[in-house]
Amino acid sequence: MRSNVLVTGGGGRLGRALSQAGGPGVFGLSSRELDITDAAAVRSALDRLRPDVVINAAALSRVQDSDTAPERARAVNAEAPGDIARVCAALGLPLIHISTDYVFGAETRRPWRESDPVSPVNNYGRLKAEGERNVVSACDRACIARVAWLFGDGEDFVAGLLRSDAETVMVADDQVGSPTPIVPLAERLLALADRMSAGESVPKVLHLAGSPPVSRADWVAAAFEALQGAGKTTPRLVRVPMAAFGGSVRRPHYSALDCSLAAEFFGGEIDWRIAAARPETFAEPVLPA
Ligand SMILES: NC(=O)C1=CN([C@@H]2O[C@H](COP(=O)(O)OP(=O)(O)OC[C@H]3O[C@@H](n4cnc5c(N)ncnc54)[C@H](OP(=O)(O)O)[C@@H]3O)[C@@H](O)[C@H]2O)C=CC1
Ligand SMILES: Cc1cn([C@H]2C[C@H](O)[C@@H](COP(=O)(O)OP(=O)(O)O[C@H]3O[C@@H](C)C(=O)[C@@H](O)[C@H]3O)O2)c(=O)[nH]c1=O
Repeated sequence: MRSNVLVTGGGGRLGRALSQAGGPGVFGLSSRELDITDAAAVRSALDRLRPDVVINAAALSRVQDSDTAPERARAVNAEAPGDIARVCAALGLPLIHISTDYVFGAETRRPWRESDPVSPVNNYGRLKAEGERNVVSACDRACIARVAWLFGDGEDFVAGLLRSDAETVMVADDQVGSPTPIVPLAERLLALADRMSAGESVPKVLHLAGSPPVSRADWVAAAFEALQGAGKTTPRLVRVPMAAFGGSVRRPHYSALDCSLAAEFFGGEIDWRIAAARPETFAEPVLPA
């Protein structure tokens, strides 16, 4: 079965990946086509289009925007998800709301489970956590899908390093997380949508990210190694602490997600190493060999 899925934030990275993975059954609405902070517009779009499932992939995703534009960030990342959930509840539609590993940030040495209390260390994480609560309290048929460190669409962190043309790149070795290849993620989100639209009961919160946990520097090193294996020249990687980048936004040192519930649900985990080992995953290895 393939359900009709409406994706808000359809012009974004994940929104586009969902459209590519799902073909004609996925209907993405860009921010210009549907502003999720306009609750009346959300109601009228969902009422008119009557999809089988809604995926909210709209967000102010630049972490620093939650500090520099806090009102806008609150409206998009915290309040609008609650409004979408209320409309979905009223129309009887299942909702998948996309959230983040950055709802966590307390000291830990084991991957975060769905049952762990949130512990954000920056405004982006705090507002995303508020958005999650608003969704859960408004809609019984909602699933919060926490994703992390998306890659494989040419716009990710590694592709950005390669595009910079730098001979040397500095990468944080004291930040551990769950890099997530965007194509298998999109496929799983659509499979989840199908199961929700078929009336299956699903977890309220699902960690849908890559395994195993890895530091940012080791993740980049693995990607560079694959590119070198394919004959590409990659920048020299210098390991530094996160603090080397300065900036006012604090980021978690450890936000890796325990994805065993999703692995059970889907019959296997997403191993980020498989995607990272394919040189074509990082679209632009631009340095000449
Ligand atoms: N990228 C990552 O590594 C991670 C992402 N996430 C989460 O995944 C989700 C998708 O992120 P991603 O695709 O990477 O982010 P993008 O920034 O690429 O996409 C988000 C989209 O939301 C749109 N948007 C912003 N404001 C509104 C609004 N008021 N109404 C409708 N649409 C709006 C943006 O449109 P426009 O550009 O026109 O403003 C943009 O196209 C988000 O919830 C994010 O928090 C979580 C963890 C990691
Ligand atoms: C510029 C730069 C940053 N860094 C480090 C500093 C910091 O820890 C981190 C910032 O990288 P990014 O901007 O890609 O990461 P960030 O904005 O922190 O990315 C986040 O996006 C949002 C949407 C999420 O929800 C998170 O899961 C996460 O993926 O990378 C380097 O290691 N090398 C560099 O050259």
